[in-house]
Amino acid sequence: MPQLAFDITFFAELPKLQPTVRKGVLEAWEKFDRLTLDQLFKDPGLKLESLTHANDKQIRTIRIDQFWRGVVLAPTTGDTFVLLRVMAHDKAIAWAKKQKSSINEVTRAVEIRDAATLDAITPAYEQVARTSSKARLFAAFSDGDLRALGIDDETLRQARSLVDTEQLEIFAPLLPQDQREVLQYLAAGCTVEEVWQEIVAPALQASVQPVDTQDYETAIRHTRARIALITAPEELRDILEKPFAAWRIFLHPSQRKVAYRASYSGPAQVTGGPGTGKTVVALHRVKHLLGHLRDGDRILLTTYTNALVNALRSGLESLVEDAELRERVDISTVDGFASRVVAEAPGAVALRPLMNNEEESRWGKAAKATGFTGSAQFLSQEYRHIVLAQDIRTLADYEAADRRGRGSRLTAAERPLVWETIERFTAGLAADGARTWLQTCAQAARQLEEKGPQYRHVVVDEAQDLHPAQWRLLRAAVPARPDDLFIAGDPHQRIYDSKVSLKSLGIKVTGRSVKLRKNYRSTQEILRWSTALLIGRPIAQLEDEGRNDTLLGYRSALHGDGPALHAAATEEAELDALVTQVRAWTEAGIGAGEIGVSARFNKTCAKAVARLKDAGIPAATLRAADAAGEVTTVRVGTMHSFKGLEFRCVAVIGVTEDALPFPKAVTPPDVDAKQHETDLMSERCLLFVACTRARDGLYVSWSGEPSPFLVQAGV
Ligand SMILES: Nc1ncnc2c1ncn2[C@@H]1O[C@H](COP(=O)(O)OP(=O)(O)OP(=O)(O)O)[C@@H](O)[C@H]1O
Repeated sequence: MPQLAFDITFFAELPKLQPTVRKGVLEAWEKFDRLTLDQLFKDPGLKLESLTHANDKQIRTIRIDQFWRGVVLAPTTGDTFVLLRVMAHDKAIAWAKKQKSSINEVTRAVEIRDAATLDAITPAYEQVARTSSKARLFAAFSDGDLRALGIDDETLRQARSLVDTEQLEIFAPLLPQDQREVLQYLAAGCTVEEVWQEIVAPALQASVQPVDTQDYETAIRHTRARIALITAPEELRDILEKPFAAWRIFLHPSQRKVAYRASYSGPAQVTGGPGTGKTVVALHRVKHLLGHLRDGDRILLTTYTNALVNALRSGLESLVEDAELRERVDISTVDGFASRVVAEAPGAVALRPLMNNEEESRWGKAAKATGFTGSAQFLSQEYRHIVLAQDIRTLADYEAADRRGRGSRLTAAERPLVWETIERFTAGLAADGARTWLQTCAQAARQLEEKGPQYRHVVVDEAQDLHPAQWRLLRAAVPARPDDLFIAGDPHQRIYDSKVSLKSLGIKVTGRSVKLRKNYRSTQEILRWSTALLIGRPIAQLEDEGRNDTLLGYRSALHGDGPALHAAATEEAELDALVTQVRAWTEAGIGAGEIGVSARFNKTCAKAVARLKDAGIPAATLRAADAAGEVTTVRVGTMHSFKGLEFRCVAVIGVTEDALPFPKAVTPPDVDAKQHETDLMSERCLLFVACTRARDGLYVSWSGEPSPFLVQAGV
């Protein structure tokens, strides 16, 4: 029976295709499903045509509608076809003629390359390389090493003609996919062993040697990272209606390896820069764990903010169809989980969570009562980073506490007074029926430590910002057994001041840690620009704070425009410019619901919402839009609330010198020098997080003087 499979490049372009064209794709698929091979080739409506002067007679086109054509890999043997791209008629024919298919002898996957363009440009690069004073880009790697990684003779010749990464970027979109990836990783500084481990090995399956490079039927089925076989029309309809849901079907080998590994002997970790699919992997891991759950066992899927909880919930709904199975997963913020545990305790008294702005005055009052002359900020941080972090409950424990992480000196003689002040603060809270979120987490952790765990597995997303009290809670929520904790996070996106490492918490992930490097969200141009905000800044690992993480090899295969920057004279003019930008996006066909606007402060967000609405553009704050289930308005939110989200286009506004870093969010060096550095870094990461939410379009604006972070990044 013939079958039409789909290549990932088709999915990447799907959001840009009109509904009528998508319908045409569905109809074409149905024909492949219905007709015999002979009928397919003769069908006058489908026009499964070969092309004259084609580089590969296996590449053909089909008719989608009057103006659109699909480019199809139509192997001469077997009856599985692959839809590679859908393009306007002339473009499709021109593109199709240049492509050539092959089967990678190492990864056994089908690859497509733009053979015509590669043939045309390579001699010129060879010529330049011969006279260049630069060493060849891949001089450090032998032909044997490159071949072992799946580089074939043609690609080898092309790779040998390159002298720098800029040239590789020009070649990259033309190269066969697996080979392109190998070369990009090597060029980024990865070793042959690393590339083998991360790209080649996960793609391999136990299969017979040697590879039959003519057996496309087998190779297509083997190319699971890029080619999807769809068996039912409902499945395809669902995919066509949810154009951003390719992640449900395709997983990069490195993602699949970590998500579907049968079992981990202990806690496992996945890290990677923004948009590398950590959340996707966490969701697939939940799916895997659900498939092996024993009766009565449950899973906790947890993250940082309510907006992310919503995103996880809808992600899991798309991935796991069986509602009964989904019922076995509790999805909640860590704080929400803590509140539930505390509320469920016998005799629990409902306490109200303390507002952020209340805390400072309460510390002030406690200090006045005890005569402590230090700042409220010092006390609040001491409570958070020492007392709650180390679960200190007595003066004796506090006197013995390790304060090495703090940059403020405190003599032994001063500790009793600080402790007395802290006790005053907590007693005041108790008397008023109030609590802080972290206190709740600490209490919930204690309760679970006594009562015993509630879950068989805990899966954590956005792990980089969790406080030790929250980690203690999660640790206590699940027994220490294989597959207990699965942790996804990115230290480059730490935007709160809980700089802890898993090692210091006794959560050992050594040997069970994988780093993802391929960004699926943003264009390479947006990525390169955003990453410059962090370049040269040491970022402590999630696993071990004594070691730094890097974004080595981090890149995107998507291309587009770089960010648009706008300097305005006044805030009013900046808001006008925002309206112009958002209007330009909507006029270009981008739905209002695909646009996000982010600012450092709530008040700037409120102004942006009002101004957009005045201009007739539907807009709402993130919270209001989420509460109303509204998906057709521009969503406006603080940079903190944008964590983990993504939009097709993002405007980051108010990036001025007094907003980023925001002085009030940065501890003065004389209060605590170490905290000062950590806070500055968090502010820098905050801008990085906001900018990396964008898929296709990023716009950054400020009024007056720009943020020093922009200036330092060379903007
Ligand atoms: N294998 C894949 N194929 C296609 N799309 C993918 C794949 N993996 C991830 N994506 C897409 O990339 C985008 C980013 O994924 P995801 O949100 O999981 O990344 P992340 O690493 O958690 O990002 P961040 O740290 O910035 O929150 C999403 O749109 C997701 O659908």
